[in-house]
Amino acid sequence: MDKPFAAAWNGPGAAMLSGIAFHLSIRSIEFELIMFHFLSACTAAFAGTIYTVGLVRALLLVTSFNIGLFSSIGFYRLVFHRCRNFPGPLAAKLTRFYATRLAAKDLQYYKELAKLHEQYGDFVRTGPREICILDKSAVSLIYGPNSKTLKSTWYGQTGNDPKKCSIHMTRDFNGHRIRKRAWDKGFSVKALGTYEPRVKDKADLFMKQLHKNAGRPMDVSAWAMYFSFDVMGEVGFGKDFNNLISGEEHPAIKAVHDHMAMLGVLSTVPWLLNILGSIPGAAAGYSEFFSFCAGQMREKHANWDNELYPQDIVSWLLKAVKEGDISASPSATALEDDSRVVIIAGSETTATTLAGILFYLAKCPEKQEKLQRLLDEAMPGGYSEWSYEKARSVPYVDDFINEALRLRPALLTGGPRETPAEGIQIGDTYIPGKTNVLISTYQIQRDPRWWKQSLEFIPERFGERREEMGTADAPFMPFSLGHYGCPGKNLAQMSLRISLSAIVQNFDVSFAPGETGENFDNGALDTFTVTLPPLHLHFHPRKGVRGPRIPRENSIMA
Ligand code: HEM
Repeated sequence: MDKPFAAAWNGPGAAMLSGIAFHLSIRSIEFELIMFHFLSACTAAFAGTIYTVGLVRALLLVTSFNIGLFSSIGFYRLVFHRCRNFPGPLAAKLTRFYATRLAAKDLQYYKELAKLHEQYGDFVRTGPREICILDKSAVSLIYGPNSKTLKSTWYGQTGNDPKKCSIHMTRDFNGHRIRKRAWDKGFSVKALGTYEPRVKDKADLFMKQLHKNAGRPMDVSAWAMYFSFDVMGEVGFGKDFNNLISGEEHPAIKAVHDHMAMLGVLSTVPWLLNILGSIPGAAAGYSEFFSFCAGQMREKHANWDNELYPQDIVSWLLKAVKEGDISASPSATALEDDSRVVIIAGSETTATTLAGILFYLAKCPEKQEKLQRLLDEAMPGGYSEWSYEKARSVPYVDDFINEALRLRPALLTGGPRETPAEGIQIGDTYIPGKTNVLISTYQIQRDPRWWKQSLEFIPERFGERREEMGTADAPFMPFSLGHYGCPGKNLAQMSLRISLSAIVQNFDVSFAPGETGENFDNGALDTFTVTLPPLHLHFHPRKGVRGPRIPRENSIMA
């Protein structure tokens, strides 16, 4: 070897080859799991190299290593990767940061996904090992009760230790299945029976505020949030969060909302979110919310009487802990993480759906009149005759809710899942093993191939026109399905039935002057959960309807 070549070989050339060798050695492992350790080791190694050979040479070596590493990754992803034959943008095949860019563009990643499907078809490679699918038969294969898929790396964003994360972020199949039992007890028919009168109290308080502000524009995106956050305070923790009385967002949840956009964008690269969460101060907006939830849980733990029948969801989780049940959250950290899920999963989703329902009441007055007529028939004496059984006996209430959930699902994409090692076959398409797959709920529930008059609000497709509209065979998954489906579905439906029936019995709902609903309809942001633009509506008390009887302690007149 002549001297200059040897020097290059010993320095940058060797570093470049090390980069390639490193990539080949980690190819078969889930590298996200050790990304934090890797980056820490890199930083330490870089500092050590500067100390040994000086800054300039250290930079040269690091650059060479990275050129080797990233060329090898890029070449592999394009030419040899198991997903190489799926169509998609070149940049998406190379890096997840392409999805980050799309998510950050207008914070409407669901619309970007729709454009990708339009351009590339029903199977699009949206990341190096992610396929986004728009195919009816994929729904049960990916999300159904017999699906062999698991929660993907997306759920590693708060860490990968199943003993320290919430049920929602638990990727281990068995660990998740066992923990779910404690949650399911909190949503049993008997437990729901104890929640129902308290949800009704919150609905009454909501009606009182609507009466008080009758004829004035009310931003229902905000008020739906106050209602559902208060409901979750009550049935989640047995506590009054007082949003409906104050007419203001609770400071703890406001901090979360202020940072939702960042979370929505960064969750496209879960390991990055995980690392940011580990850096002190990087998740400052969340720390207030985290300590609020931890405080609620500690307070509950301290005051909770385990002799009594549990009156709220968190009590059911605590009961499992106190009894040392196998389904209990495995650590204090996991329990606190679970309390955050109660608030975010429980209130954001229900609020988004309720605001969507109110939007359709204003947009489709004839549907609103039909709902009022049917409820009036069930309760001729008006709202003073209201009971949950009577409201439930009007199937159109559920049809209305379902149609709103179809057109405006509260979670715009189904959670990403990982295919089993043997892969899955979807029609003619084979998806290789260890591939992340997901379906855009928003898009599949609006697809004209399966939904007739797909963009029109027709609640009857879930009722009397079910057969004619082919609803039974159409893909519908607002609560997801199977093992990882929403355990709070029945509670959410109860809150929505109670609030919707109460509102239309008491009020005629219309757009406030100057409000067209267009911004609300087109402007939903994909920010982890959905962030809604304001929607200003008018609530006109219906003639001859007596206002709700409000318990004194809840009276906003007090
Ligand atoms: C209209 C209201 C709601 C909708 C549309 C909804 C939808 C969903 C969806 C789609 C998932 C699956 C997420 C994923 O795959 O990552 C989910 C999970 C979950 N939901 Fe809901 N949800 C609603 C209300 C609620 C309520 C009221 C609660 C009560 C606390 C709740 C608790 C949960 C929990 C704990 C999970 C995680 C389940 C798991 O990972 O096993 N949800 N929800």
